[in-house]
Amino acid sequence: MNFVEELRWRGMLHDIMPGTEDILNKGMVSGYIGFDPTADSLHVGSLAQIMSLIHFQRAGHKPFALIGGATGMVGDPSGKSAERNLLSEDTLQHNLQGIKSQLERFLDFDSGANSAQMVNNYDWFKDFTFLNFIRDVGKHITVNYMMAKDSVKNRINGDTGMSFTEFTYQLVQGYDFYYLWKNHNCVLQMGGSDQWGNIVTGTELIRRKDAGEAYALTTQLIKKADGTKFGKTEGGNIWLDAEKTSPYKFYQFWLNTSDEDAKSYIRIFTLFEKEIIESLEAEQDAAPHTRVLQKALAKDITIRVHGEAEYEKAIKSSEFLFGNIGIEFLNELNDAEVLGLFEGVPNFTIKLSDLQAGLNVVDLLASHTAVFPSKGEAKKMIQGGGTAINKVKIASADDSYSVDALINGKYLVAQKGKKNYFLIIAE
Ligand SMILES: N[C@@H](Cc1ccc(O)cc1)C(=O)O
Repeated sequence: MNFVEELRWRGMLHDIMPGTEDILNKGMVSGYIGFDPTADSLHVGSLAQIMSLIHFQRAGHKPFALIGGATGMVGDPSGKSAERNLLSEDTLQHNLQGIKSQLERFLDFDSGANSAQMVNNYDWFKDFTFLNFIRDVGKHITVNYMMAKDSVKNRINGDTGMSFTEFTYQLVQGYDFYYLWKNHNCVLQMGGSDQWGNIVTGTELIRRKDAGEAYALTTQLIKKADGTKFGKTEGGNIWLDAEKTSPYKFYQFWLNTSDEDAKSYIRIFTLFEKEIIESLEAEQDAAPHTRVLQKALAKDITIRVHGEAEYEKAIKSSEFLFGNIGIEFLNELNDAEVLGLFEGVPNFTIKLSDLQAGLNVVDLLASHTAVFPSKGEAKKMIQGGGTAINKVKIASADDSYSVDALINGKYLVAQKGKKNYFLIIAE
């Protein structure tokens, strides 16, 4: 497998420095991608970078995943229109741990010569004094050179300006490349297309300081065909952390991609071979409603990020909501998962004590909660057979429900028709 060819046919390659392919074709190369701990989880936007590292390793090269304990303290101005707030050291520490354990899941750290390696730039920056830094690093790069970068130009021309701190960022990242080149023979840095400037400051530093040769490769920013931002929903970012974005929501995110986006995402976010992808596409084009592409994409990526068991649960969750899985399924979920499943569904809190003696269903649905706007409407629909509690049709408007009906000792699930769900939480 040829790494650059692979990125190319998958539509991932953005820019590549001359000579990069030659060096990669000569044998095993060490290369790296850096991740700053700006949050305690990576989100789907970082997945393209992770996939690059996976391809890199599958092609026989040695991947380094760098976490930016130091750069995270500075803040990368690339692609940012305004100065950001500094993160506190506590937050950084917490974020770092989260990101580290996520990255560990994707690469093979035990594959002999090309085993993946994790590094933290704080390790080489913590004892680097300011004076040493400006003498050993700053002296090699002119301010003119630094100012020509898009990340700097945009801010100088705009009206927000830029602190010396963020201005320095490219030198810090540049020194990382130098350090890894010098100490780990790492000759290639990769990243999203917004990283080109920072990466090239590194190759420049390597050239000026040690007359060394190093290379750069960037990947496409992930776009959506409709022009909106990738990786966001109304509920915010789609995170890799199951606590922040439940595997069910994660799965749904991919399942809901448009046909056009699914064609590009399946190349970027899965390892499926070209033939498999093309046959899935043909299948989809012949019968778009089957959504075979979205399903294959959502399945593969959910398993890669959350594992097989969580994927099965995500499937069962959608069957629970839209198909024929009974209420018992909720017993398999913890509180966070139940709430995740019903996210976006109207929910009501009632007093546990109100259920103690048994509560008439019309009162439950029209006065203790607002599932129905009036008792009359509740009665009418119950009599028409169109309502259910815990997925069982409410037989009569005289029925009542008690604590015994609570799922996990806490929840009642009401349905108006098949698709309108309401979650009732007894506390
Ligand atoms: N600047 C990169 C992260 C990074 C940090 C340090 C590096 O050496 C390399 C990359 C980003 O914001 O995505």
